[in-house]
Amino acid sequence: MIIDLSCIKSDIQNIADAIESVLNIDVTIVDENLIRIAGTGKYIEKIGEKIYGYAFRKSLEDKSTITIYDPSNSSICKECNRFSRCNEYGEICCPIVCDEKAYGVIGLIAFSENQRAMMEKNGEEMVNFLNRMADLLSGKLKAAIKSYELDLEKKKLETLVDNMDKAVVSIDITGKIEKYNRKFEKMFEINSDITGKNVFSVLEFIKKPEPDRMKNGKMSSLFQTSNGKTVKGIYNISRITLNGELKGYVIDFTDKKETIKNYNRMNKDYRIMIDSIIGESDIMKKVKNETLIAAKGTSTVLITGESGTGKELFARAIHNHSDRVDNPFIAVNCAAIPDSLLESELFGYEEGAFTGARKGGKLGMFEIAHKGSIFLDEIGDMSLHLQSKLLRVLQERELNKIGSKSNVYIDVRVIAATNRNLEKMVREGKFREDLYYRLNVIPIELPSLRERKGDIPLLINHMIKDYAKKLGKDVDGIENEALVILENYSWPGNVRELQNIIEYCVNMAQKNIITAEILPQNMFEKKSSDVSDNDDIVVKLDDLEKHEIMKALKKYSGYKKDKELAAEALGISRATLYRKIEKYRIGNLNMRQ
Ligand SMILES: Nc1ncnc2c1ncn2[C@@H]1O[C@H](COP(=O)(O)OP(=O)(O)OP(=O)(O)O)[C@@H](O)[C@H]1O
Repeated sequence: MIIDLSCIKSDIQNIADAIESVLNIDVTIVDENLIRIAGTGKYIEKIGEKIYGYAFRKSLEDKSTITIYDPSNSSICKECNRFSRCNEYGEICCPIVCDEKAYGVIGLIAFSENQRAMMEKNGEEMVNFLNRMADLLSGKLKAAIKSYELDLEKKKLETLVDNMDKAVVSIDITGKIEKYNRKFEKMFEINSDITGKNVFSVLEFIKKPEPDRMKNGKMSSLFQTSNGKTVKGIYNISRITLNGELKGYVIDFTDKKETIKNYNRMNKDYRIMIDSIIGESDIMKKVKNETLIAAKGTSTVLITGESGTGKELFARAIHNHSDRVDNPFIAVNCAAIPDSLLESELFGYEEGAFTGARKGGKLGMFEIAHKGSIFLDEIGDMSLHLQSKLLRVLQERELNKIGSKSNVYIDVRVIAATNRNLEKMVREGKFREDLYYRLNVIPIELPSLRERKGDIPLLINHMIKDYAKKLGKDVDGIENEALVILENYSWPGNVRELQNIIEYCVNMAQKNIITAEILPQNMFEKKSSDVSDNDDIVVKLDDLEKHEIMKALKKYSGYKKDKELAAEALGISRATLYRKIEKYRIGNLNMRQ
């Protein structure tokens, strides 16, 4: 919208009429384009026409009042190219100026000697009067500009608030609702206008009905059920004060589930699909295929594999390929949280459940993951007490929060993972057998990097590109000699270890290719054939063999395929390993597989 005199059109005509009735001379008012927008007498018919008016133009340009009582001697009239044809006897032009800009001109023209003489006689009073009228119009224009700016500001704020991610409502000091945004309507399923209603009757979870007890910036839990839909999250109250006086409050609300969903959507790493997992070896193709089939079902999945083989990656892929993709994926590392805290992290608690319990209680990960998936990483590290609680949740699909009298229904798909040998732990009484069978409905066993050496060049190429981009380095390949060394390394830390090595090499690279010299020392594993000059202690071969076997068994004792891995590391078959274990009477080893 353009702000000009047309915004105050009726005021302008009223002023023109008032001037004419006081001075008894016809009046013309033009805008900044010299279009007549108001007039009296014979000018009424000419409203809307452009006037020639040289003096009017001059008054606009110079933002000054012009008086002409003797056209034949006026320097302004002499500049006008209609000078010789002009039938005007005299003229007064007064600009309408607002904020340093001329928006138009009020003009009086004398068409007879009488009018001219009257103009000259009362010139000063007339100019004063016209200036006052121009000021009046300028004030009206200023008010119109202000009101337009306020409307624009209001519209901008409304659009901003409506497009916010948070739901907000503003209330007066008694709790009466004044304004709320679209997100608020959506979050609490408001279908009719609730302006003027009391916020405490609309939102029952805001427990304190005395608004003056509301503290600024205080976070509280929200829990509201309306039309069968439950909203959980947090809300925050801010005071509105003007000149130190409390005028009301703004309450903002965050929907926990939606926040997590948005976070998962935004974070690229968390949008893992099966095709973004690198590996073309037969064994990887088989596992990927099993993963896709598992994703389509609802049964519990148990992912096993050594550390760094991609268990979390596969868990995310299962969630992202499932019907639950639009609901939360919650990952919990059972080994990283102390047992005393893990229970409340997983299952939450009610307000007042124990001394030190948070006000408003705490939502557990299972509740947050409702309709989504929960990834219980390192499940083998969970205490027996929590194992039985988890088993109950899996069996009954209900959760009894600490301090709660009733159960909460939950619909969560459990994906568990471990690098420990759960079967062995069951035999040793360290893991509940019934829970093991509940978890192991769909087993997915991830191969170690040693078992899929063919994927190493593929992974390396991908990682080089990734780190070169991240680190801003011009590295785009690996020398064959370095590749052979990496292919022959045993990779106890699997893909994670490979990732670290490539990051190190890209950092260290002096050329645009990774060379063998920059590989870290531990890549060059010590071979038994290397004999140092000062190594002169000779050991019996049998003792040496027994020692190496014990070393290998110890190294892989935590793994599910412990014997297989130990045999592979020693370069013998599993059967030979068993024979040698018997031969050397290596004790404390479970011989059953
Ligand atoms: N096939 C793969 N393709 C690409 N990146 C991979 C692959 N497998 C693992 N990674 C990467 O290796 C790292 C370790 O993966 P992840 O955390 O999923 O392993 P994990 O088996 O869960 O490990 P841990 O048992 O130690 O928790 C991650 O950065 C992951 O992105």
